[in-house]
Amino acid sequence: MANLTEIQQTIAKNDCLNDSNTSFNNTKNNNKSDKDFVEREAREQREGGGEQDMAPIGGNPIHRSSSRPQLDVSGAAIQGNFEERDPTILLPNQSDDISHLALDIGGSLIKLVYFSRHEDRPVNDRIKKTIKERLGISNGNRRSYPVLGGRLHFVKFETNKINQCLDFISSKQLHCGGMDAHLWHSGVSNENAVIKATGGGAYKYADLFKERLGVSIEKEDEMNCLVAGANFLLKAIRHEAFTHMEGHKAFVQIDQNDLFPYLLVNVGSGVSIIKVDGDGKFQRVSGTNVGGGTYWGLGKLLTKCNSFDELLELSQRGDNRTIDMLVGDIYGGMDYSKIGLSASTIASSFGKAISDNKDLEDYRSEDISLSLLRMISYNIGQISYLNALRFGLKRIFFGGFFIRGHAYTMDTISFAVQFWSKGTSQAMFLRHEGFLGALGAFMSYEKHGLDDLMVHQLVERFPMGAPYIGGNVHGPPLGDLNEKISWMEKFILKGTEITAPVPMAPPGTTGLGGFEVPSSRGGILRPDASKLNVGVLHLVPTLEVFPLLADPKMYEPNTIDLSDPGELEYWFTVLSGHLPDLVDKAVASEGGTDDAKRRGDAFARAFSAHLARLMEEPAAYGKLGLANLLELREECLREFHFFDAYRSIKQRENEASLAVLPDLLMEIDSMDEETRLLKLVEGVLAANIFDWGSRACVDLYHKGTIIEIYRMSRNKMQRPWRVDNFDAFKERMLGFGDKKPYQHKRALLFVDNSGADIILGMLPLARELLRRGTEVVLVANSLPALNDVTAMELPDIVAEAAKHCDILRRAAEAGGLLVDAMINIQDGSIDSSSSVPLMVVENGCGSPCIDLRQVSSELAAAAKEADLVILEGMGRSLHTNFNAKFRCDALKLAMVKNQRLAEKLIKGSIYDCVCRFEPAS
Ligand SMILES: Nc1ncnc2c1ncn2[C@@H]1O[C@H](COP(=O)(O)OP(=O)(O)O)[C@@H](O)[C@H]1O
Ligand SMILES: CC(C)(COP(=O)(O)O)[C@@H](O)C(=O)NCCC(=O)O
Ligand SMILES: [Mn+2]
Repeated sequence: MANLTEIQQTIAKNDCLNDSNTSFNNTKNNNKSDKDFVEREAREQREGGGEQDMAPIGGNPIHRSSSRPQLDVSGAAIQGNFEERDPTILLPNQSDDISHLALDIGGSLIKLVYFSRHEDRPVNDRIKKTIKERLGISNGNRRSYPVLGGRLHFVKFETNKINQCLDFISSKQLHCGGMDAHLWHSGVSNENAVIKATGGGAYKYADLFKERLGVSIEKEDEMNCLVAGANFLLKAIRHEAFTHMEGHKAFVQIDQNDLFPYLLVNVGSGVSIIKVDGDGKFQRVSGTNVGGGTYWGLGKLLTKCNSFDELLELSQRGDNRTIDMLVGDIYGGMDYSKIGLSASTIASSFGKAISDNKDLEDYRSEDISLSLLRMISYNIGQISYLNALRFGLKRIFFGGFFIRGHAYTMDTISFAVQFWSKGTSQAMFLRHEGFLGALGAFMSYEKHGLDDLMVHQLVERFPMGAPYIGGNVHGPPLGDLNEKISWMEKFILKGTEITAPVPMAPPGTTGLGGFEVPSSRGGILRPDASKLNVGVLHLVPTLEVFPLLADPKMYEPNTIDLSDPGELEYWFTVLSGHLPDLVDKAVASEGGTDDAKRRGDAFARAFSAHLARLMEEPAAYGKLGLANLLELREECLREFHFFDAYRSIKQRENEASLAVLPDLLMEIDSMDEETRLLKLVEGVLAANIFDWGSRACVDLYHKGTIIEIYRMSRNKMQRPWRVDNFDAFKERMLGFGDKKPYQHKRALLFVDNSGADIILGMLPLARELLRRGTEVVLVANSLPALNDVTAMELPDIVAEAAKHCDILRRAAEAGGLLVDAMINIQDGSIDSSSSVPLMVVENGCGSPCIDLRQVSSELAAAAKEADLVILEGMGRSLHTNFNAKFRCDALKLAMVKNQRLAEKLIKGSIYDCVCRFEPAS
């Protein structure tokens, strides 16, 4: 029997490659050793979207940024002969961790989609269990999830470097997926394993797969797969589709119920044009042999380029007028306006070469590349339009790796469709453009149960390496946090290179009915553009749409639109400005050690690089809102193992606030009901000043103690607040004239910050609701974000508060929040029916904002009985959800702690307050 360390070493040896979104190309040397390959892969990951390890966050079942599966080596034993080089290891306690792999082996590229699965380990603590019982969430009536959490990865290789692909699969043991769930095989392939594959290579390379990996290829029809992949993406991924016109990218939200029919144009080596009428209902109506292979093949011959990217990059600096024959060349510089052609319209691609009497060498490669790109893109756009016309289709989706997210290619295709259809058809592109076939093959597995994935269960994550470009650092794979930090340190120079925002080309016109130079021509093609602009899709099956949203389809969480360059620049500056202070806090939270300082630096670099990347290309990671930026910051902290940067601040503020709570409750209890309600709401607004995410507030904290600031804030409360629907709320609660008081059955209180905010603000309000017979559910973050209180911290806070207050104590007991009392409940010695319950649920988030399309299943279950929602704080009720409409009564309470936001949103000033009441709609 081997000891644990030996087993861990064996595992580490075989598992050195991190999960990644990687692309493998531009590799000059085709004949690399395994070692070189592994190094190269490591490098690619660092530069591109490589995903790195993250330690699990203790005891939390909601992992929005779920770590890769951690192996549970307890009880591990080596099977068979321990002397073997790669012995099989039995991990009896390891959860189901199966990878599913599917391939699309095309004429030019191999696309690989694989899923790494791991269990969302349920935290079975008593508090959670009791609350679930109170909320009526038993395993019986809760939806059972056939699929465990996991991640979907996208990788591509050049087909002529198929050995790299085989090495990759082998190094990650992807071909061993679907085997005995409890066996972790190292280096041993499964004779019976089958991999789904589509594309011509599924036939051509079947023997090679058998020979090298010992697996059989199960061939899937290519058109079937393309359609299945496109349908999956359009239904399951939010903002998968976008338009691209004159340099402007706009995400399109496709209504799942109004998707068909559409035209799918897959521009790979060749082009397939498919009319799609439904799931599995399609017809390949046309195609053209002039496609991506033509551009790359001809381009290679004519320019001697070594890679597709190089060719595309050349086009950026090209001027096609030196080669193309324009209308003006034929008409002596004149427009042919009678038929709507301007002088600059291309009359004949490459036509000038006939009369120029020049040799190939006399033309610039840049011009040749551009001329070729325009010829092919325009032709594809035109043929697509004709087919759309043939079948009366309005929407054309373009996929395939020829597009490659390249602005100029997309603009050209869009222009052609727009021009010929006179605006009646629209070209749309897909973020996962090249993976349609591979995804379709992936979907064809019968057993993984991923085919009914839903948009709210997928969270896309962009890891540390995502913003970086180029570089040739060689070295061992990134195995641990330390290496990740070293990588950041090495890449500081690359980082600074991209910190300078690249100005967007000014919007231009494509000219009178003709085809001039689209504006995005001057846009910069990132040298790493071949790296995928898609992240890892984290599957969190427990996420659900918040059931009380009035219209989930119309719901947009973000209030501020960051596609406005002014807004983006402002928030970019704000977040950059916060960084030094945040790093100090984070480092201090980890004891201020040298290790923590290094991690702090690496975090700052990684986050700055993400910000710079987004400044340069706001839609680089999909649709961008302020909530995404704030969440990205928290994700970056976690990536460098800062799990709770504000831990000690939260603790200090909690203690100070708990000390004054009894006095506050006494003061409140001496008031009549009406005054009490006002004072309570006022108290929430006043205590919302404790926000460590706001520069202005942090400056304020130097001016006094917590309690002094709280008092000052309360004293300054003056009605009317800038948004003041308090009277409407009061009338709803207490009645007025003919209107009877309304007693809510259950209130969901989305709480914000620790300290005074929760203890002196929200808890007293919760107490009032409890007193009125309303059940209260405190909804708090699953993971820390700034100084926000988390769901895990709340039971202790409530227990402390309950020591001073009978109402809270009885309600907390009834809600199963007090562990001691729960023992009594189980003994049957406490009458928990004497109070309505106070409960806590986690929201599924680790950010100061909340996207109500993706909340925890516990919250969704709690919401079903609720008839009042109270959203508190700037992040939850202003940056997000300010415009959200609910099916029940909603109260949005926040102090605005940012001058610009105050001006923009409520035409007010910093420290103004919002009390927005919206009765059920
Ligand atoms: N790194 C790359 N290497 C080769 N071709 C690329 C690359 N990136 C994009 N392309 C373009 O994508 C085309 C292949 O697209 P793809 O959708 O993968 O089709 P196929 O399945 O035919 O390989 C190539 O012909 C080329 O025009
Ligand atoms: C991050 C926050 C949304 C948190 O606010 P809260 O939800 O705690 O009220 C807020 O602090 C914020 O928008 N800060 C950045 C702006 C500034 O420094 O003014
Ligand atoms: Mn907060």
